[in-house]
Amino acid sequence: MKIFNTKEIYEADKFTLERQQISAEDLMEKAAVQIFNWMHTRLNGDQTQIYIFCGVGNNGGDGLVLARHLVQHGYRVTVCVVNFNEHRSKEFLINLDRLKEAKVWPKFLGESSIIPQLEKEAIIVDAIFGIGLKRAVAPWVLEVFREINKSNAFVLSIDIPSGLFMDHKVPNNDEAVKSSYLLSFQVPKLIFFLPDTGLFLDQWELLDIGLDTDFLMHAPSDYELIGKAEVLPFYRPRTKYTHKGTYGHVLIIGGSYGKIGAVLMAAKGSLYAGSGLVTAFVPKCGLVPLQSAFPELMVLTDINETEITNIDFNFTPTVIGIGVGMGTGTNAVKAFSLFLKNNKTPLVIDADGLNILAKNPDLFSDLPPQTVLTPHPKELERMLGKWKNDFDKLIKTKEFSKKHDCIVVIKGAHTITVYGDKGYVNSTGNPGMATGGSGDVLTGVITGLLAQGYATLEAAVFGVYLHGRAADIAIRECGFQALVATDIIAHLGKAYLDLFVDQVNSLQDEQA
Ligand SMILES: NC(=O)C1=CN([C@@H]2O[C@H](COP(=O)(O)OP(=O)(O)OC[C@H]3O[C@@H](n4cnc5c(N)ncnc54)[C@H](OP(=O)(O)O)[C@@H]3O)[C@@H](O)[C@H]2O)[C@@H](O)CC1
Ligand SMILES: [K+]
Repeated sequence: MKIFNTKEIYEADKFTLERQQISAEDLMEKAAVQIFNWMHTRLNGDQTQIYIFCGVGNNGGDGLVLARHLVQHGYRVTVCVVNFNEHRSKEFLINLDRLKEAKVWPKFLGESSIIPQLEKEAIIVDAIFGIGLKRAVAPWVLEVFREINKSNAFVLSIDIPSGLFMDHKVPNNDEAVKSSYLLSFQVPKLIFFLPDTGLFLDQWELLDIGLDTDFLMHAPSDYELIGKAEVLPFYRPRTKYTHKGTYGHVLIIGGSYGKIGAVLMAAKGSLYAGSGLVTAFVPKCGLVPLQSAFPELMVLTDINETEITNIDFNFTPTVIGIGVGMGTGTNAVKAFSLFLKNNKTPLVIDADGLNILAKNPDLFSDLPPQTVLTPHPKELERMLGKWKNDFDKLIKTKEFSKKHDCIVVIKGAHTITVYGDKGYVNSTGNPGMATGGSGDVLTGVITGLLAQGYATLEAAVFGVYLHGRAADIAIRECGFQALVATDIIAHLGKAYLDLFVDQVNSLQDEQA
């Protein structure tokens, strides 16, 4: 599903109005009625006090329309207009008149107004700012946000939590509304998925307000949210007369004394993702543990007992995953640098491979085209330098990706895979994955997909999805705390099978 920025949403809006021959106020009515229906279905006439805080742009207009419908259906509503701007939008003004016609008189809040006491049993609707916030918010308006946050009431935000900017600047902790639930129009927004801004919302849901489907389908977007519908077309079924050679041969290079487990997990991840053969190249100390723990794996060893010193193998792998558990000592750096100079095979680089690259940036020019790099935030920072906020981080990652022709998988709660100007935001995964080794497994899964012939970007995006989905399935049995990286491997098969379970059936299964 596409993630649109502000400009693209306004364009979708304009296109829809022209194509459907409707006015902006008609679209606002349609949007706000959806919110009313959502609330009415759940509240069923309940007399809980509802405060609706409206700005004076169209987000505020949505709030006014909602207020009118709630009042007309007998709800207890107080409307507060946060009068932050002399200029009020046309649709806001039309709906202010309509509200007055319905005999509802909003309280107008200005710089010196007293904000009503907000009881924690109340419902607060946050319709102060939407996607149109452009400049720093006035201190007294920030005070309104703080009062809302302090109330501990249920906060339903419309479109986005007020105070968040769509594409720059991250507010301080209390300088935007914290939503308990967010109802957003038509398309997800990038801010829902970034660690800096995602903190301001708990749960979100999209409401279809009828924006033009042709536009939504064909307009380009800088980001895409990756769910089952997006990865399913990537899936390659296996055919009958194939053999292990058809599905490629992965080589995992890494490990050092005490860190052989990382190689084991990456190698297992590759095989469980479906590669035909997997070989590990490790220091000598890795031979026995790997062979005894995982008989399907073939093992080659370095001449050195405890660390990699000379990467030498006598076959041509389809793809190489390098870096896990490898260490960053002088020997490893030398071996890795020499390997990069001579290598022509597609690469996935993780962990210490990334740390070595960060310290020796001249090595980036030795990477084959479309190398996949899988940094966690600290590794990314070592490669890019510090960033101001998540928006800046993405801009820098895109520049980096273009400069070095590499695919950067920024690992996190919503892993974002960046290639050139485009970012793919993953929707699967859970906090249980914050555990040692889950990154090694991801390296394995992506190499496993590459070995089977998936295009590089597809392998990265699909691999991230499968890895998260396997963990989502695993936590049904073990919960967040007890999930370990090998559980992710063990559930990769179920993640594949789940691709073919439709949403309704999978919900029924979960409820059973
Ligand atoms: N297609 C859709 O998805 C639909 C979207 N809809 C809704 O419209 C919302 C977008 O509406 P919007 O463009 O009027 O922006 P919104 O955030 O309400 O207001 C910002 C206003 O404040 C101003 N302003 C900016 N910064 C400021 C500041 N710091 N301090 C003070 N003022 C500031 C700025 O005006 P300016 O002064 O810049 O002229 C602007 O007028 C969207 O989120 C959704 O809820 C639906 O109605 C229908 C279909
Ligand atoms: K809002």
